[in-house]
Amino acid sequence: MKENQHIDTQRLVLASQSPRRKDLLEEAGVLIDILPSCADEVLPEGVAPSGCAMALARLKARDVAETHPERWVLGADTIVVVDDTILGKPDSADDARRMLSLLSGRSHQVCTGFCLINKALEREICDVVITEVTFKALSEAEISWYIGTDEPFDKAGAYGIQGKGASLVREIKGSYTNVVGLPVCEVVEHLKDIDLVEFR
Ligand SMILES: Cc1cn([C@H]2C[C@H](O)[C@@H](COP(=O)(O)OP(=O)(O)OP(=O)(O)O)O2)c(=O)[nH]c1=O
Repeated sequence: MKENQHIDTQRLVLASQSPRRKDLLEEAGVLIDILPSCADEVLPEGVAPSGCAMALARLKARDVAETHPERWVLGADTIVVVDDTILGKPDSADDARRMLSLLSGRSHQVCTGFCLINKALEREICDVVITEVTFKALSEAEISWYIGTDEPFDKAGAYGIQGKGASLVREIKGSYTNVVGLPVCEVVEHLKDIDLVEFR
């Protein structure tokens, strides 16, 4: 076997176009190849929000695993949940305003589902991590300012805790990286089990 063939099989395939997930994994020292999924993200009916995040993560990972059956593929999905209502990405400034108004002055849950699949080995490892985030009360002016930053538009719940959105957040309970898009501690634990990262 050639040396680079061996290295190739050890690289994780990240089935995501999210720059946050790429950065989080690379900062944790995980070697990745990026192959975003083209799967239609349709929420399953009659499933609890955390189950939806896991189902969408599985959908993305399975889509890419179809064409890369020998590789370990990671899919993930982040949703914001408030009063059992799921907030995905806003589709307009009005939608972002609606979401930020819903989140103002109270707590919500951020659920990130993730799924590791190796089709050839017939293995699937799926899990979901939940973080509780509390927003300060937001004035109309603060909401308008935040929408003007353009941060809300590619993010679940219309905010990014890692950017200017940090100034909206009073408190978090649980994993910070889970809010940003991937629970690094939990994912790396699984990657150790399947020998994709060295013991550390
Ligand atoms: C709440 C929150 C979400 N997000 C992001 C993480 C995710 O990228 C995004 C939720 O959308 P997702 O559908 O989970 O992911 P994505 O469309 O960005 O990428 P892909 O489906 O290809 O994996 O929201 C933040 O960056 N910061 C935050 O504070």
